[in-house]
Amino acid sequence: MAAPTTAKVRIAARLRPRLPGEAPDDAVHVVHGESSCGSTSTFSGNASGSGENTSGASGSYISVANPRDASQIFRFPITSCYDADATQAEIFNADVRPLVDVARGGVTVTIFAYGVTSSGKTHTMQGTPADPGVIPRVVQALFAPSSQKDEKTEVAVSYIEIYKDDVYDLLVARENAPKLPVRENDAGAVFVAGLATAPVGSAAEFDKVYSTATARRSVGATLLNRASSRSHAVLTLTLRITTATAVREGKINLVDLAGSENNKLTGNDPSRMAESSAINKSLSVLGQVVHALNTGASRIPYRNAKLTRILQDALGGSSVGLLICNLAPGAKFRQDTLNTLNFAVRTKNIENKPVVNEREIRAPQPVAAPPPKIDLARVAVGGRPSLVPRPAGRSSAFGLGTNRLSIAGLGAGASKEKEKEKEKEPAAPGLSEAEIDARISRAVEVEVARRLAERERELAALEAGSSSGKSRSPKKDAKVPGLSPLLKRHKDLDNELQARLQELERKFERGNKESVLADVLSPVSKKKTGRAYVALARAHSDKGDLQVALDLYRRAETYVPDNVKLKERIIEIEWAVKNGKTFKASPKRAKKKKEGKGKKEAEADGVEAQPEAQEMDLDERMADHEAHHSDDQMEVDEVETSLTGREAFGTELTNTGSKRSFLVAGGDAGMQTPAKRPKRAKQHSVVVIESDEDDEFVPDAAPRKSRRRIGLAMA
Ligand SMILES: Nc1ncnc2c1ncn2[C@@H]1O[C@H](COP(=O)(O)OP(=O)(O)OP(=O)(O)O)[C@@H](O)[C@H]1O
Repeated sequence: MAAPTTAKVRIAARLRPRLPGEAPDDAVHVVHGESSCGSTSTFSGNASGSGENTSGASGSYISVANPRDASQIFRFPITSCYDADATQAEIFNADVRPLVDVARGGVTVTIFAYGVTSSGKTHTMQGTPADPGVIPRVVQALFAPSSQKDEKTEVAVSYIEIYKDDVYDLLVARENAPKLPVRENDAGAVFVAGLATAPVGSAAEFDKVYSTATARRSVGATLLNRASSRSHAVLTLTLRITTATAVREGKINLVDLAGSENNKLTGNDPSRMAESSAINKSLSVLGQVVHALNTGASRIPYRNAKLTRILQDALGGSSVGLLICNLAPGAKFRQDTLNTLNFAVRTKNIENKPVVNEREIRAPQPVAAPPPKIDLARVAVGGRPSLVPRPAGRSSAFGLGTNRLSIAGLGAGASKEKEKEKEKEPAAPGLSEAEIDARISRAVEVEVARRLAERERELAALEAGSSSGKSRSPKKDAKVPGLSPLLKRHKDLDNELQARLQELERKFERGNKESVLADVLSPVSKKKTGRAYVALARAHSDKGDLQVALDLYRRAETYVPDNVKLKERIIEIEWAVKNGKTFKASPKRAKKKKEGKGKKEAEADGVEAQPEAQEMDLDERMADHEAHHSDDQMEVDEVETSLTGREAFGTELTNTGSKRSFLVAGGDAGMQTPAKRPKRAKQHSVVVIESDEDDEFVPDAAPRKSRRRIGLAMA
């Protein structure tokens, strides 16, 4: 099945029936259009993916009376809408089943249930044994005898919950389940590191795994729901479909979001309140992400919550998405119903670009001799070698495009015997898994040989350019008697991979520590923290302490990931460190007091009065920016960084007019803190920041004051 080039997020809305004890409410209605809502909508899977997303194309809508003025009726056109009588089967057949086929075609599909607490999200996704919801029905469909008999389907499951913005593996007993980090691989795919994956061979096997895992989910009683989910749950089904000619890998993410809560109504105690605020915060970030995508913002705040990071692919990424908005009847939920429907209407404008994850299988070529063994776990199909470690027995839940299609990958978590059996199993008629691996090895070899040759050429060129002629050529070292050039290259490859892996590990660790901080800081504080690190880095770079400077510049990057000049600086210093060179930052701009002087006068002061010098040095500009922003309300008061590892962050942040701006370098007595610059006229600072120099720091999208209303129409 061809994947659509773009597909808007599909929206469904479901009004749950009144529960015993709830007062009758006539304010929310599902109005079906000409074609009955929920029974005729289909997923076209075409290039635009749009037909079904044209608001109200079916003429269906949800009408809600304004809680403040009942004479006003808001109407929300939504193609798939379900009233209180709709059955689980109806929803599944109309909106979900078509997406199962899309996933079988090698695409990632994400279905999430959204709505206020007790609106029926868990009922929709999970259901009950007597009335199963989306999840068990999807699994039934996957294991139903396929209409395409020549396909082999393998399914693996992983299951996480995001509880108070921490990720836990629900397949692992809670006492053995540490918080898991969310990471990004080389290809930019987000994944949960160290997540367990369980292969399931039948619906019954799945039920066993799923019910054990679901029992671990954080659930608690509130006044609005006796069994309220206190976490977001994401179940991922990874599909590996093998046909005679191709192997496809699709994914289905089934997301049961925690519901937004009004603490006054839920009657939450302090521990519930903490959960509640984490839930509301993550949902608010979800709203911000949707808003940013809708307004075409340059920065989408995915990183502000684990939930949005993990759902990144479903929101403006390469996944096909379905959002099921659950609505609860009743006056007390009215405002939430309006919020949910507004969210729905905004979300349906989000466009994804689904990608088909498919690999062709060709007839095997005779293999004369097995090529030298490469660690195939590190090799990504169709791309460069993946350097992200894939621990045995575990695999990532998210990420598209570069996942290796290996039975071993799917079978992670299976017993060793099962793994062995699977390894022996042919991946497709005519081509065994070992042969596929051999082919990948050869492809990697060719690529590595090419890169090594390139590197040797570069070294030779460097050597030729060296005037002393004394430097030893690594090329000469390469001539190891008894080793063929190919084997020698593999040796180099291993070293290279090792070094790269270690570097990545360091980066991940550093990234985790920093991202925790980055997550909690406001955009202004992030910029200031970034600047503080840059200033510190600059001081070390001036002292010639390049490795430390590099580390600090990288930390700065965590806070200001979009800063191009900073990235350039990092590359320059990396190069200098790697090649044992000294690094000299571009000269600082002439001081302000010199600006009024004529050229000659300035030269006499030892300052080059060249126009180019108007461009400030990176660190200067950042510091300058800070000094000029006298009306920034928040400021990094103190950055205490010990070069021996001790770190303390003064992230807070004064709201008073008297602000300190200094850095303290703990553990480095010799290091002076940059003195605070005198404040300049505000007008000038605006010029500096808003001039083309402003690309030094691309500020985070400022929170918008005005709210855009889309699709809200008076009936
Ligand atoms: N369509 C429905 N038919 C019958 N009962 C329903 C339906 N939807 C929800 N319910 C019932 O409403 C109650 C609340 O539903 P549920 O727990 O699924 O809400 P939720 O949105 O997941 O809440 P929370 O966010 O607090 O976890 C449950 O008792 C559930 O059985």
